[in-house]
Order: sequence, then C-alpha cells, then structure tokens
Amino acid sequence: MSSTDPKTLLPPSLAARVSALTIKNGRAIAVVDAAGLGAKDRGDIERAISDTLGQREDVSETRVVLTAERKQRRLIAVGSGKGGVGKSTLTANLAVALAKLGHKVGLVDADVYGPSQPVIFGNQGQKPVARDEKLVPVDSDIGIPVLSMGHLVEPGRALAWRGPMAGNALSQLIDAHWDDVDTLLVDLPPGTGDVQLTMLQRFKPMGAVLVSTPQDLALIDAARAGQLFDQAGVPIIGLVENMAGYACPHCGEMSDPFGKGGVETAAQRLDLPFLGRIPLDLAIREGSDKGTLPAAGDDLLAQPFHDIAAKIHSWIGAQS
Ligand SMILES: Nc1ncnc2c1ncn2[C@@H]1O[C@H](COP(=O)(O)OP(=O)(O)OP(=O)(O)O)[C@@H](O)[C@H]1O
Repeated sequence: MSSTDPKTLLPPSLAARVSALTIKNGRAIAVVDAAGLGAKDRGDIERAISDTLGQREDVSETRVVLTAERKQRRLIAVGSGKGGVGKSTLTANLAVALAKLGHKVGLVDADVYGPSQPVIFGNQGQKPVARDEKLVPVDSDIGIPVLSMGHLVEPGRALAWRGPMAGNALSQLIDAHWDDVDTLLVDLPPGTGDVQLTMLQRFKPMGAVLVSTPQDLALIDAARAGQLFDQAGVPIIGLVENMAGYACPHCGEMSDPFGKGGVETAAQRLDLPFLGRIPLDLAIREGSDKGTLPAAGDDLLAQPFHDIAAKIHSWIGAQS
C-alpha cells in the first residue's frame, strides 16, 4: 500500500484534517480526524474528500474513515437538597424509562455516603473488574450497567471520606469503560457540599434534575441545590415532586402527608420547569427493595416515570 502526502492531493483546508491517505488498486482510503466536528461538518468533509479524490484517474473508489467519531457521552445529574427524598429511586427509574426511549443508558451512583443503586438494581455483592486501570461497569438484569461505591466497599461500611478523596473515587466511577453508553445518569449525594461542586465542575453534566418532596424544608434545600448547579454553570432541566399524594391501599382515598403541589409552586417561583410528580406508593418502595423497578412496566405506577423521562428526552433533543 502506498502512503501519500494528503497535501499533494487535497486542498489545504481538507488536507489539514487528514491524518493518513493511501491509494492502492484504485482504492483510496483517507483517515480523517473528526474530533470536535458536528454531524454536518463531518458529512461535508467526507463528501469533499470523496469528490476530490474521485476525480483522479487512479481512484475508482474512495473510503473516508472518520476517527474520534465516538458519540459524545452526556451526563445528566440527579440531585436533591436533602437525603431520603427519593433521588436514587427516581434516578434508577429514569434510567430504565430513558432506555425505553432509545438511549443507551448507564448509571453512576455517586452517593458515596449512602449508595443504594446496587440494591435497587439487584446486583449488590458483585465487584466491578478493572481493565487498563479503568473500572468495567456492573451489568444488571434489566440491562442498565451500573457503577456504585456500594460495589467497591463492604455494604453498610460508612464512608467518612473527605472531599478530595471522595471526589477521586467518583472520578473513577465516571471515567470508566462505559463503551456505547450515550447517556450517563449520575445519582449525586444529597446536599450542596464540596463533593458535589467538585463533581459538577470536573465533569460538567449537560443538565440536572432536582427532586424534592413537597415539604417546606425539603423545598428550601432543593432551592439551595439549584443554586449549586447555577454556580457550576449546569442548566437545570427541571424539578420533580416525589412522594406526592398517598392512595390508601384499603379505601383508595388520596391524602397528602407531605403537602401537595409545593414543588410545582417552587418551580414557578424559581423560574424552572416542573417535570412531574410521583405518588407515594408502597409498591415503589417494595420494588426498589427487591430489584424490580416500576418504570420497567407500563402500568399506572410506571406512567409518571415515563412522562418525566419523555420531557428529559425532549430537553436533550433540543440541546443538540
Ligand atoms: N414515591 C415513593 N413511594 C414510596 N416509597 C418511596 C418513593 N420514593 C422513594 N421511596 C422510598 O423511600 C426511601 C428513600 O428513597 P431513596 O433512597 O430513593 O432516597 P434518596 O433521596 O436517594 O436518599 P439518600 O440520598 O439518603 O440515599 C427508599 O426506601 C425508597 O424505596
């Protein structure tokens, strides 16, 4: 095979992008560095090279190989102002619902202080292996690869790590072999500490979802978490109200143990989109405890998760 200097055959603007060019038996192969180019520019370059080389007598077929063509992996962070509001439950169900919408989803459980995703996905006790000094995510029956601190440390062992150490551990979870995953959901630790800020700055998620219960205190904390995302320059996709409205399993009567509509009102006040509300339902808790996720189904329980995922899906679409 004979290598050719691209500059001798292509105009300078195209040649600058070509890292290797060979012509043999009428077949030209051009390797193009497509890093940082959008789909349209990549298409334009591919066509221009094919057209230019195709005019040569010694070329009957041109192949253009675009490198760095890897899909850009987007990170979506799920945060809350305080613990226990259902952030992990929401993240796991959104992962399943977004996968149903065609995304290749992976999940990082960055909640170093209370990792719960291994239980939710039923893959606790499995240890991720390392390849080339990077972790390989742990598979789950439902098809979502997951990496959690809970996979790395003994269950129940409290992690009294300080900021930088926790930050480095989290980097390993995110900078892992996610392969064809295009959408990585990150279940952040609750609150607005250094770990969260470091994370947001280091990995710059495409957007963030905030979850809160309708309780006043949770709402105040959620607003504070919103400021943290603002500070880090991460757009907030919207707010979710969890544990809204309780249907009595005996008589079906609805009650609102944590109040009603508080998150939607807060979203209006903060000028943020409201993505939807998830009812307080025993089946959601039971499902999480035994590794069956409501969003995997298509019944009433699954519906709110699918509706919220659809809004996130549209938001993602509007960014590209
Ligand atoms: N809508 C709901 N209905 C019933 N139970 C729920 C609901 N959402 C969450 N739960 C339950 O509430 C508990 C706390 O939820 P979860 O672990 O998702 O919260 P969290 O905000 O991630 O908490 P932490 O940050 O402390 O891990 C779990 O037992 C979960 O199953």
